[in-house]
Amino acid sequence: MQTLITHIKHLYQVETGAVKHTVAGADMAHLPELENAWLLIENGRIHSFGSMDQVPELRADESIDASGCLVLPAWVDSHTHLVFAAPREEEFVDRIKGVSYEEIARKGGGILNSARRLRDMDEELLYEQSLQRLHQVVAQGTGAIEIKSGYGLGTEAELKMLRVIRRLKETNLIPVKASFLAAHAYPVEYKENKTAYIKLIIDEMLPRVAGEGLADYMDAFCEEGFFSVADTEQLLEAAWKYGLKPKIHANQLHYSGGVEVGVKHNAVSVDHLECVGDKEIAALQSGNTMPTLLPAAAFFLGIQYQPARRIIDAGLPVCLASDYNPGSCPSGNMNLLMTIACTQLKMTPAEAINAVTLNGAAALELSTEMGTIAAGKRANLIITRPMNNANFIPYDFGNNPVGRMILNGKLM
Ligand SMILES: N=CN[C@@H](CCC(=O)O)C(=O)O
Ligand SMILES: [Zn+2]
Repeated sequence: MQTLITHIKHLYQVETGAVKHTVAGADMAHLPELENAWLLIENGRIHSFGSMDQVPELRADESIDASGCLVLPAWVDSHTHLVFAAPREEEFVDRIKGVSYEEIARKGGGILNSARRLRDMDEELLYEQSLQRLHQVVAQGTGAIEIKSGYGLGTEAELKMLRVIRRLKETNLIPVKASFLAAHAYPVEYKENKTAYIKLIIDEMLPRVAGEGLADYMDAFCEEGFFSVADTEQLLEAAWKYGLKPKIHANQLHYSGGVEVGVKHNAVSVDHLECVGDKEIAALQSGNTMPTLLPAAAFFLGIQYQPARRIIDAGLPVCLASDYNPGSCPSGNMNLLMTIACTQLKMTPAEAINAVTLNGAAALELSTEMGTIAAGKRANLIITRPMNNANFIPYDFGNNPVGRMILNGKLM
């Protein structure tokens, strides 16, 4: 099956030569492109591309005229909690009235609120609702996604979440990676015996999760009031023994040591990073862990933003992800996320697009598969609505830039 897209106004993120795994520092400001281009898809993969003055003469099974439109690799959202039972709009109102996210959590709301709702929820219904959310974010340009457990906080409920994620994966709509996040909060019944909860995760949950192949990564919320650096180390060491690489929540609310412990344990990414200074930047420079910023959560909670400029100016890569979850970010809209990154973190549109394409792919170990327009990569692409150039995407905030999505080479 061949699909030929012609008359593309700008084809962005084109890559020829050796596969790049990430884009870092000053290079993030550059978005390689071809003007007035064509792209050929064969059997779900990008076959070739070039300028319209050398368009191939062939009778493709399907032809798409993309006059006036841009084509980009689909967004890769490398951090979500898309499987959840119920929204938490009452906490949103409490926060407006001055109660902080941490106070809500201390009083048994927040993650524990979501855990109570999820434990009672029928698995089929949980799947149906989550699938609907997945379709919604795909329509907004997401072409690969990571989804975490972490609202189970007990063996059976964590496994239920991970089974739901596996079913989402099995739809083959887009690539899905799963992270095991039982260390998201201490359940009420373990509040006075935290060691026992860590033991439960390591001795009971991890063997089952790994044994049933339910997760790609191990996550932990390394934060004051949640899981300490020592707790996190213990969990990550155990996870490595089962072949689960770390991807952790770090430095959202405090300079918690999460970045350093993540780098030390070769985490694929450390995510959130509102609290990042010289020490954290030095740690990131010493390893290969991707700094992933979640500014839509900072926006929704009204807390300080991540120092993206400092991180990029230190020569590091930056990845952006949505953090879609019912508490701190009830939106998986990557377009709005890019607007926040541009206006609040002072990232340029090109940097933001690099952060949600190639660096997003790297944060899910999908760089050979997603994130650029390169021969052999999966044809998960965005054909935008008519627009002049990619700067318009974060500029036109609140509107969906997607005209049509192509997934696995098929026009959706
Ligand atoms: N910070 C920890 N976990 C999630 C929020 C979870 C929730 O509030 O339900 C996050 O990444 O923001
Ligand atoms: Zn999160």
